[in-house]
Amino acid sequence: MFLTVEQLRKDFGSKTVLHDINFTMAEGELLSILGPSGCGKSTLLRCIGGFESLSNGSIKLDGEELSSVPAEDRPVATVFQTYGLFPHMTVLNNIIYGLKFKQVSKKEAIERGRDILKLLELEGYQHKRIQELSGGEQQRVALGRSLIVKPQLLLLDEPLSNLDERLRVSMREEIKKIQQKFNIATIFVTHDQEEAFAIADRIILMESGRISQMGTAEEIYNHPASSFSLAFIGQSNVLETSGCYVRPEKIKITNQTPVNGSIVRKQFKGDTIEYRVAYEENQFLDILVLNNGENEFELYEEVYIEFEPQKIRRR
Ligand SMILES: Nc1ncnc2c1ncn2[C@@H]1O[C@H](COP(=O)(O)OP(=O)(O)OP(=O)(O)O)[C@@H](O)[C@H]1O
Repeated sequence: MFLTVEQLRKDFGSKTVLHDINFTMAEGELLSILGPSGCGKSTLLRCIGGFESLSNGSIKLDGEELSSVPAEDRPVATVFQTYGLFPHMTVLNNIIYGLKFKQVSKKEAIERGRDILKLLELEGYQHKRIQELSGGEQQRVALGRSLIVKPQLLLLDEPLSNLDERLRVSMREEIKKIQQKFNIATIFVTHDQEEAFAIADRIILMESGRISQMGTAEEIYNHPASSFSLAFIGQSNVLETSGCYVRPEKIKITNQTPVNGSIVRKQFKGDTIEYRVAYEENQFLDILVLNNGENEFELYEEVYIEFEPQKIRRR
């Protein structure tokens, strides 16, 4: 495996914020660390980047133990939320900044900088100052500055959180494209499920300093391994009587008789319609159907619903 993290623990004083973290990663993979605020995502990334020491465990990159290597000597580049660009420097000087410490001649640095600008489709921007760029352009410059030193591993800490919704969507596609172009193993930290689903090959879902579940988006969505996974990923209805669950889009709703429920709320969402159905005693189920003109129901209409309860399969 390209990256192997074993038994990693991180304490701040008497508080353990990462407990027994174990995972591996393949070359060229894009892994997303997903979880709510405070679960330890950034701390884990900072441990891999070398900005925090480990309290226990090991991090191996391509067979080499990294935990005692200082951050600046690790073949790892990190892009932080705030990008950390130098506002008074030009785009090109920002991009080639990291080569100053790598015994690369000025001439070669400029050539490599221009190549990166081309790859990032930022040609023509080289003499601009950072303040003249949009958020998305700054993001690309920050990526370029990290990639120019040819790291083996790229770490991105909530890189899209300062951008507006539309730009977030286009930039995450761009990050994926750049990551594939450079074929670089990348860890992407986010608290946004949709973002992780859109970009990652695999997801590590974290809860309170522990890995709650690891897998592809499909695996985690279709087979949540804990109540936390179920609650954090997507919407679900938990059934009062059995503790089983059913996803809103997996419930079939028709006007077949005999009826077994009635609609108590109808919400138009554009491409879908969400119904809340009173079903059995004390049980309300949210049901999501495509807004395709078929099977549309009215508020208070009596309906027949059908579904297969799913069990949480703990591992
Ligand atoms: N330097 C520090 N000293 C003490 N406690 C810290 C330090 N850094 C982080 N923590 C604590 O570690 C826990 C995990 O924080 P971390 O920033 O890794 O979470 P996160 O999942 O990245 O959250 P967010 O999404 O809000 O950035 C939190 O309880 C935080 O208060």
